[in-house]
Amino acid sequence: MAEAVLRVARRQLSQRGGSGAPILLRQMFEPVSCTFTYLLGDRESREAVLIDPVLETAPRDAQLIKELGLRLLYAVNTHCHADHITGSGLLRSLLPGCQSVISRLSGAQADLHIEDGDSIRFGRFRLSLAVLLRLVSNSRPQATLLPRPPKVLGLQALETRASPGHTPGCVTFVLNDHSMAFTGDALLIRGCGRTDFQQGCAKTLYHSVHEKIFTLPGDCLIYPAHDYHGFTVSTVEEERTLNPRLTLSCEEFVKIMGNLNLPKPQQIDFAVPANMRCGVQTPTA
Ligand SMILES: N[C@@H](CCC(=O)N[C@@H](CCS)C(=O)NCC(=O)O)C(=O)O
Ligand SMILES: [Fe+2]
Repeated sequence: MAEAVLRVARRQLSQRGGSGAPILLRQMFEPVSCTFTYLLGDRESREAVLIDPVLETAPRDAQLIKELGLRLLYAVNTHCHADHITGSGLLRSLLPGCQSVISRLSGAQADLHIEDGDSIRFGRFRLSLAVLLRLVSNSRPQATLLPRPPKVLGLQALETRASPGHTPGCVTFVLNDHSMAFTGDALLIRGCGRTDFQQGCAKTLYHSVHEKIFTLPGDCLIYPAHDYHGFTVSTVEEERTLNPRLTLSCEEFVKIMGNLNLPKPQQIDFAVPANMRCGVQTPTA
């Protein structure tokens, strides 16, 4: 009980960075691939991070970032997408200073490769991956290299948690106060990413979700990369108790995932090769 009260108090401090200004969060939608793109910003320093931008809506996102007076540091991908071309390459051109980011295990090109345990800092905030946390710069100075996220009151961050299974390089980004998680295609609302291509593995996905996401606080908000049913957000508690696939045993889950019989994504044949090169780098028109 005391621990729960402390956690809430810490989170309130954290979300306000100790100085009164809450984190800025915008959820945008791309209707062809049903992809969500998330903009996270620090209202004081104006530094921002964009998660899972899409090529076609990158100009929209760049415009919003300019209108809000933000400076985009990173265009981050939760994985090498199969259903759309990432906007992270184009955003580097549209917003000079922005660096593209993807996990090293994805095998894809980017300015920065992250691993489980790495943190991405923007303003007073940090994004960390939940499984592989180390920021390694390919081509630029490693100014953003951070040690494992420190437990500091009044600071926010995104942690990187490796959550493989949909693809081997999938990661989940968790705000350092554990109030929100950006799960990519590992965990969808009442669903999960398919495991029948891109070296997917149902057993691996099951363990990723249970060990890296379901261990977060029940009221942690779940923001997925896609939704096909009109939902926008869930919570860890909701998915832990109501997700029709992930409430099953691992054995039952593997069986169901092996029999989804979904048509392949329409853009897969050109999206995957393009995303391995970090998408399209310059405006096409
Ligand atoms: N119809 C869409 C593709 C839909 C799809 O396959 N979505 C993937 C996530 C993107 S790689 C998925 O994992 N779906 C799981 C599910 O249960 O639907 C298109 O043609 O783009
Ligand atoms: Fe995907």
